[in-house]
Amino acid sequence: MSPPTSSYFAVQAIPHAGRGVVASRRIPAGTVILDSKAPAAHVIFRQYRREVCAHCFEYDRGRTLPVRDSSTGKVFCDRRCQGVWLAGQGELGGEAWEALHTFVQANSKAVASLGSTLLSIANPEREEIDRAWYRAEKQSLRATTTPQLPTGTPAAKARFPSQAWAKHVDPDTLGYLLSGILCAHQTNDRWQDEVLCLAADDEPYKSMEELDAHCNSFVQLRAILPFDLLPSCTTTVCRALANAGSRNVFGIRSGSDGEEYMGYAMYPSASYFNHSCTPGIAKRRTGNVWEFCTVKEIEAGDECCITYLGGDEKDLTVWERRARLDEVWGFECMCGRCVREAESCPSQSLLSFGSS
Ligand SMILES: C[S@@+](CC[C@H](N)C(=O)[O-])C[C@H]1O[C@@H](n2cnc3c(N)ncnc32)[C@H](O)[C@@H]1O
Repeated sequence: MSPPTSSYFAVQAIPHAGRGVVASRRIPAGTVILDSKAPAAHVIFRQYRREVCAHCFEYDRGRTLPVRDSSTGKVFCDRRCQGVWLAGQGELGGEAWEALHTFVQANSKAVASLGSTLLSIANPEREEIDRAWYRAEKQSLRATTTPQLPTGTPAAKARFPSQAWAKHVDPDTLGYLLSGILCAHQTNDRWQDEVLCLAADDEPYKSMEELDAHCNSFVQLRAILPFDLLPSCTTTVCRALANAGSRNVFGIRSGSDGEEYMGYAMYPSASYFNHSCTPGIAKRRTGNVWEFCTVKEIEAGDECCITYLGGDEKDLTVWERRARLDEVWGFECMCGRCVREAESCPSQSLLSFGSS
């Protein structure tokens, strides 16, 4: 299990923040210290499916992109992007996306995204999660052994377990899991190395509905994916995608203003940067890859941090920053600035943090 290595930095233990990226030498401002490579799993939300290039994540102010692959439902800015995407998926990947597209279309009445569902408030706990995945595993065994239905039934329906038929189809969860399953299948040992050693959350689902969507999507994928892909479509892979995803995904946002939240992606090599409210590293997305660049000179031994707050941190108080990071990321910020500012007004911590 290996974090990334570089001549600029090493991944090391950081007090109160797990591991982090520490400069191995002095790094001048303006140096690119990491290029994330393509994501190990990602999803473009269904509502953006005609507007965001499946390869380079290009978004043209909501316009429908010109090249559409009718068998997979993916859109591209041009033929080059389509060609690169198809080559990256390989024959098996192409078949898998086609099966998913057919399945979602054949069951369009059951399509619901978590965003449009009224969610329960409680986060499911570990035992509940284990039980749900155990049930899903059993259900998936029935799904793959269900006899073929008469000719004329769409292939995607034929191997689907009848008792799960009425359940929701969530294209966003299905797409995220399938992209990760394909990456696991294509890179096997490297995927294990990279994804399984990320900081993981044992209780990653924010609601019962989200847990159900993941378990249900797993059963559906087991039922519809090409047979050769099934060894990588396992509860281990799907649970790792949720557990690591909870702490390590980057939002895919529109270019100039960043206002459209179009999906999210997991980049294992870029997942060791901790947050700081005075970050020394800026990140910039070019296509489907992130670059990480120093914004000031960094001394050997200094931690290289990015911001998880997208620039808002400048104008917020320590209590507002901590409340926001806790709400979205589930941790209390222990960066130098927060620790200093919290120490200088400790009584406010109880007042503001408790009431947020
Ligand atoms: C993307 S991971 C960063 C790498 C992680 N520290 C590790 O050990 O793999 C995000 C997690 O790191 C921790 N973290 C990041 N920034 C932090 C900070 N400023 N204070 C405390 N914990 C932080 C939190 O647990 C957060 O969920």
